[in-house]
Amino acid sequence: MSVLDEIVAGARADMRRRERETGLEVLIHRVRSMPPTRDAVAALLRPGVQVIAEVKRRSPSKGALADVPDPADLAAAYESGGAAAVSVLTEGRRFGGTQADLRAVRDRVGVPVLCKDFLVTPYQLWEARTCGADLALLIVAALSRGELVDLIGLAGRIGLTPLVEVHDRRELDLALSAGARVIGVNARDLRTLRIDRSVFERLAPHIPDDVVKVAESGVRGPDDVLGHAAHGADAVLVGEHLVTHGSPADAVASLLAARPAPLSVPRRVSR
Ligand SMILES: O=P(O)(O)OC[C@@H](O)[C@@H](O)c1c[nH]c2ccccc12
Repeated sequence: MSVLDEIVAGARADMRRRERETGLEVLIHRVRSMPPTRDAVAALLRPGVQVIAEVKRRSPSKGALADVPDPADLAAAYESGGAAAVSVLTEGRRFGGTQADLRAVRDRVGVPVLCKDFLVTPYQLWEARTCGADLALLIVAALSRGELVDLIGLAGRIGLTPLVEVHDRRELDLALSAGARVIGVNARDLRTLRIDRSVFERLAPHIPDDVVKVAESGVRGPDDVLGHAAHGADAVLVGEHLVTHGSPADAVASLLAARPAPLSVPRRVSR
């Protein structure tokens, strides 16, 4: 069993436990009285490469990364540093996150918030929406094609922007053919946990212009942001570098300060 299979199995088990307590109908009912989600695509397509800053306590590859006593404080610091969106890892077993983290962050910040988890069932998408998510991660390596198509469709119907994560050309083609409009290229192979920072530049030329491109994982500082921007990234998703930095607001600001002034007018992409 790969690390990914093991994490997905755990996430499914945790979900089943919650589902027994709170049925799907209850979640659907809650969503009806919730305000609309924030426009994540517009936030990511602001001129110049944007930063999605992640609230991350630990990871399977590195173990404990940072004490995060108050995820909302951390997210507020990210926002004040200029983050276009905040990602919250809600997976508990390997990443030490909770759905309460997501709720707390969404209540505090004004930017769109990503539910970063191993979302493989409709129930989990409804949950993410009730916790305040604006974006939801869908990892192609964890899903069949049919599941991916269904979850992208459901996400759209309930106002969530799916960030569809790929790591190689086959996954990218599958994501695009399934209708993904926001693609995350993960430098980390979730089966082996190895980082390969060249994956973004190899895949980016195969992503159509009207699809939002996010470079994920392994960003160590401004140079990596510049490198991804030069290859067409609209945004970078950064966790470890920011949570291990003494001042998260300054860390986000210095990633953004390194960017060249944007030359073009913002692109328009349908959500
Ligand atoms: O901490 P990093 O290397 O900056 O990476 C952040 C983010 O890309 C990473 O947490 C991530 C990308 N895809 C995922 C899928 C599940 C869990 C975590 C992730």
